[in-house]
Amino acid sequence: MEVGFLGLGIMGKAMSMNLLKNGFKVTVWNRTLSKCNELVEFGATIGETPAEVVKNCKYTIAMLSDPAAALSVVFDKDGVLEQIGSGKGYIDMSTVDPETSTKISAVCTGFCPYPQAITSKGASFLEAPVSGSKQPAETGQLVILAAGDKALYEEVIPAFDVLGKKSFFLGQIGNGAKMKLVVNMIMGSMMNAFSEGLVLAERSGLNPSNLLDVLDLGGIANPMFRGKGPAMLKSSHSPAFPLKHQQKDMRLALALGDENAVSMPVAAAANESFKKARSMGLGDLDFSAVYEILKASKE
Ligand SMILES: NC(=O)C1=CN([C@@H]2O[C@H](COP(=O)(O)OP(=O)(O)OC[C@H]3O[C@@H](n4cnc5c(N)ncnc54)[C@H](OP(=O)(O)O)[C@@H]3O)[C@@H](O)[C@H]2O)C=CC1
Ligand SMILES: O=CCCC(=O)O
Repeated sequence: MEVGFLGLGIMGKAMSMNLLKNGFKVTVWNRTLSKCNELVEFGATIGETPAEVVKNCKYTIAMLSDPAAALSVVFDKDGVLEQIGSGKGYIDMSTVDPETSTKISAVCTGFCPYPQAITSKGASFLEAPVSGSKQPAETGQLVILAAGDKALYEEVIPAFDVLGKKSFFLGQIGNGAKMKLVVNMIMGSMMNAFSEGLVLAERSGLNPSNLLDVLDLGGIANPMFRGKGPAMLKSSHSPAFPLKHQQKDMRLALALGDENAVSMPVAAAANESFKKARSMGLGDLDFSAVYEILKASKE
């Protein structure tokens, strides 16, 4: 199968590499074009623009930082829209809000802010954000949360089977984004509670390493505490999931809460911590770096 891939950040690079290693022909594009070179060494072809990638490929996947990037790559000059059309499929795996997916798809009732979008040009669209981070992306162990065109979903299952350990089809556009935001809202709140616990253990005279062992044997043991805890205690926050993206996801999840009148005081407090961490220049570190501001603020 031949696929295009737009966005070679932490996730996009790992995912497109995985496709290449599993025999897919991949045409890649990245805003900073030099990042394509490493993929070329593994057999990828470079597209000079998103439009060129779409022109050359039946299916194109995007993995971009946020709603602004996802919209820009589709609607701006040399974007996806210039070459998308009947018989082609576009799959956006970025974490965005349901409104962004809806704009890209052009599924709108009444006034349509983007009347010329993927489906109105005759192409098919899937949103397919993922659960799982850098390592699951490298090893094809992501969890794929797809929604939109069911036929396109079935056509790209061979690619999803390489990228992930499980794919869900969640129905209409927006449901994939919502599921992803709910998951990351919980994850961001957990990271804050975990960080506070580590600080509390240390300040109250406990060995925080012992806390990690105790947590790992109990009912709230989980891969995130187990995987990130030891590095956090060494103040090592090499980015797997950048903090700026976690804060974006908290913001988008809180907006979903606003729309649905769901009170989320825990998530709102966690968002404040992530915002503070960003304002202190920690946005490009792993989201575990929120530990540093919780540690500092309690001194
Ligand atoms: N890292 C993780 O663990 C996970 C991340 N995600 C989600 O996946 C997406 C990508 O994450 P990740 O790979 O970590 O992020 P990175 O920050 O590593 O990469 C972001 C990518 O988006 C591109 N980009 C940013 N702005 C624009 C723009 N205006 N126009 C075109 N391209 C742009 C960047 O290009 P350039 O190289 O030029 O800057 C880069 O390719 C995000 O939505 C994130 O929330 C989902 C699951 C896990
Ligand atoms: O969106 C990022 C998710 C990171 C993870 O699931 O570990």
